[in-house]
Amino acid sequence: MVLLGHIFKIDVQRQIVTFMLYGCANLSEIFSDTACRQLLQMFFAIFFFHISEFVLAIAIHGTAKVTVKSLLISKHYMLAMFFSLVEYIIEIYFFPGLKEHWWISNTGLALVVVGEILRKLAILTAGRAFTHLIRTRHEENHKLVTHGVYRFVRHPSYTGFFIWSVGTQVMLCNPVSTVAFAFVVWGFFSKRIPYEEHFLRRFFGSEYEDYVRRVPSGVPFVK
Ligand SMILES: C[S@@+](CC[C@H](N)C(=O)[O-])C[C@H]1O[C@@H](n2cnc3c(N)ncnc32)[C@H](O)[C@@H]1O
Repeated sequence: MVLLGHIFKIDVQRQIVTFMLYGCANLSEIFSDTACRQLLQMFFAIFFFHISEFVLAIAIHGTAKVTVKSLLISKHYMLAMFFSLVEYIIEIYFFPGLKEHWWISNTGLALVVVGEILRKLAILTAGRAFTHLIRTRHEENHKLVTHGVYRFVRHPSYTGFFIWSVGTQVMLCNPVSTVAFAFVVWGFFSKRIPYEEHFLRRFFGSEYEDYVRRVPSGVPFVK
């Protein structure tokens, strides 16, 4: 019995060592040029997005009114990003060819850039009217913004974020996270927009109703 246990232990140890050696050999897949480029692009996209949100919030509202919440990093967001990295590592390990579709990855990179530009244009256009927390009370200096990018869609910063977030996953050639991000981000905005607009209708009345009639929301299937 003792001998059997000993043999079993040795066998398990051998399997672990084999797995580690095999894994090390395949580390070259994980740290291939493709992975280095795609992961670096991803980290830069995330870093730039959050730092620029924070810096713009300070520039527009002043340090006294801005907290770390303006970095826009929530627990759910971190979980989603972590899941997408896990998907990436699993896929590059088992299906490295999947990550070599450069036209897909570059399309994702283009979406990231377009989404980022649209979001930042929205923030710059709305200026003080743009708050990360939805206003529930009308402030005197809060005017309805309908010019610039707000002429084309009512929620350009949400359109921008939608494009940016799905773009990060297309850039990583992550099929599961691309679909999951699209559903989750869409679900989030499909609830946030009616809530935000409930207050905008209260603040601006018929002026806002008229704006809604003329301009689409900018998020697919959200009126
Ligand atoms: C995070 S910002 C998002 C703005 C807008 N939904 C967008 O996607 O660009 C939320 C704040 O913007 C304000 N807001 C939204 N649309 C606005 C508009 N057209 N004019 C002025 N303020 C607006 C809301 O009152 C809310 O406090």
